[in-house]
Amino acid sequence: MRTLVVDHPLVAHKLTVLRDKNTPSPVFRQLTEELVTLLAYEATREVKTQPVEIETPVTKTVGTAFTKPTPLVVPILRAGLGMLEGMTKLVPTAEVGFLGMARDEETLDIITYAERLPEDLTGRQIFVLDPMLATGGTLREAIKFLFKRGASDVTCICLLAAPEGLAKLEEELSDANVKIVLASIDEKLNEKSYIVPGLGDAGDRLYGVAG
Ligand SMILES: O=P(O)(O)OC[C@H]1O[C@H](OP(=O)(O)OP(=O)(O)O)[C@H](O)[C@@H]1O
Ligand SMILES: O=c1cc[nH]c(=O)[nH]1
Ligand SMILES: [Mg+2]
Repeated sequence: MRTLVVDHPLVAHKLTVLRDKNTPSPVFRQLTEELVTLLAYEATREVKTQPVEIETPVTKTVGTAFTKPTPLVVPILRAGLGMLEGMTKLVPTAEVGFLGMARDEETLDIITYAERLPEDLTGRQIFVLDPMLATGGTLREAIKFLFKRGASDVTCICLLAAPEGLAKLEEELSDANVKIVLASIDEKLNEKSYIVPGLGDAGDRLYGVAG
């Protein structure tokens, strides 16, 4: 497993506004989208390509095209859905699958309540979207799920991670072809396993308080 923190003033500035508890939901959504586009630029650096012949108005030349099958983007509902638009803006030909997962706030167990993914993920490059990597439980379950379907190349784009959650994933996935691309590794988890300083509950800030 590899981890990449995108160190860029645009990312740092947008993240600061996102963290602010006074930032309203519409601005929060917009900034999430913008941040994902910036992170996706780095996260797609190793996307598989092949040479392709094209003709410009002047001459024939060889350019670059994505190999088939195209990348698969998997937002983890709810909060990951707020990242989808920012990702597909950059990779409009990507296919999109969905995983619905929620963390039980008392036990921290992960409940998978929805899944809409291809049965066979062999050979697919997969980009998982989830803004928060706290205990790492959700991403661990998501990656396990994808591996069971044959995936072997997974990049997770997150906004924030806690060192505890990253360490847990690293321990379990040390040899796996998994990359985590982030805007920040924060300080720690608090007693409720929220990221500190963090930005609160990403799903609630994007979509309001879940019932
Ligand atoms: O690393 P973990 O400790 O597993 O926590 C991270 C998870 O918590 C949040 O989702 P949540 O369960 O709040 O669902 P939501 O997106 O519907 O709000 C977040 O979007 C991650 O999926
Ligand atoms: O800080 C956290 C931890 C888990 N989920 C969130 O949305 N925020
Ligand atoms: Mg939530």
